[in-house]
Amino acid sequence: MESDPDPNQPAVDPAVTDTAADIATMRIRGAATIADAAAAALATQAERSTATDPAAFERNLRAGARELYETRPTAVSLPNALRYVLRGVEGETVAALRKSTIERADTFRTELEQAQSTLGEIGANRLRDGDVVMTHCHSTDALSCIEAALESGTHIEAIVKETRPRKQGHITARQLRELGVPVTLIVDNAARRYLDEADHVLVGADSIAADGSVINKIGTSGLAVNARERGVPVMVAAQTIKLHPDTMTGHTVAIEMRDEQEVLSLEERVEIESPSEGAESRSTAVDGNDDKDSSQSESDLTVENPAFDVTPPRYIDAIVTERGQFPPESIVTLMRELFGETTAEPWEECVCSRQTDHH
Ligand SMILES: O=C(COP(=O)(O)O)[C@H](O)[C@H](O)COP(=O)(O)O
Repeated sequence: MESDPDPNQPAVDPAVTDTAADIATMRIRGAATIADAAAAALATQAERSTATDPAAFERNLRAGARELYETRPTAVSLPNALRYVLRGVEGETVAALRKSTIERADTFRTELEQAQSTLGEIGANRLRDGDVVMTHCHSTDALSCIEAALESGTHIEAIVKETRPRKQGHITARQLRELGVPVTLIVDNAARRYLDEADHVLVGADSIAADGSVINKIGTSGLAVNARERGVPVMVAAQTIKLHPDTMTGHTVAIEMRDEQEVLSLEERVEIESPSEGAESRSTAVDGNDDKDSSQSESDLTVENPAFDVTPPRYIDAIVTERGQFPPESIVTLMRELFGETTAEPWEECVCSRQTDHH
């Protein structure tokens, strides 16, 4: 039997650390995909844990969950996925705990896929033959609605917003083209002009609050306000894993602030701040010269890069979930049904609370 090097030091498996890094750097991105990857990582942690006693195994698992949780703060699908898996962990031996963790993660991933396809069929009912859909960012839930519509023979065209600064619109455009959908790609600033040609705005969600507010990629709220002004209905495609339980007890959803270099490179910063310094200063800045870094921190040029924003429920026509379509104001009833009054952090659940009882 393998020995646990130090049961007091929870060992997070390198594969879990890699997944966490991929989520943080957005190689793995989008709320559903993040949830899927987190569940898979917990299964890996369980599979590879070298713990020899149940308490050490539980510490390993909890440490892995925490590392995954701390990557990005806005998509509630991440803590919801971790909580779902951890709640199903049971057994008196390491082998039993391992088996139940792996099975629970597998069940989660299967249900996630099923929910997305059910949601797609429901969302497709809102789309009519020949409709033009405007998208923002890249949402697998939103694309599932279009895919289901296409499968039932409905012709759909798309106006795809580029979505600065990370240009997730390019992913949407590529996947829609693979599905045979005619795509018009536009810069974000052109959205209002092209709303005249759209029959729907269709977006996903990272979190949905108890009052029906939708937290999604920055720019969603402006798009929704413009759509309302132009009379274009706004449809949010979001599996129930996007419902944010903490908002039932008055908590707000954290909006992730990302690195300024997604918006402005070091080189571009130098161009703005000291255009007369020319190429020499540009190259030192790009090389990461310490003096430049310290002058940057003293700079009065501030770049803000919020990754998400909040769209109030009054600008949203329907939230489409795998449990049906809801007006945003009624989503809280579904949340109560699904979550009860859950507010604990994912790693405080199940195995973790049992362990706390023992120590
Ligand atoms: O805002 C984004 C992605 O932001 P980022 O690129 O910063 O992760 C997506 O609209 C939601 O996550 C929904 O996606 P899905 O429907 O695939 O869960």
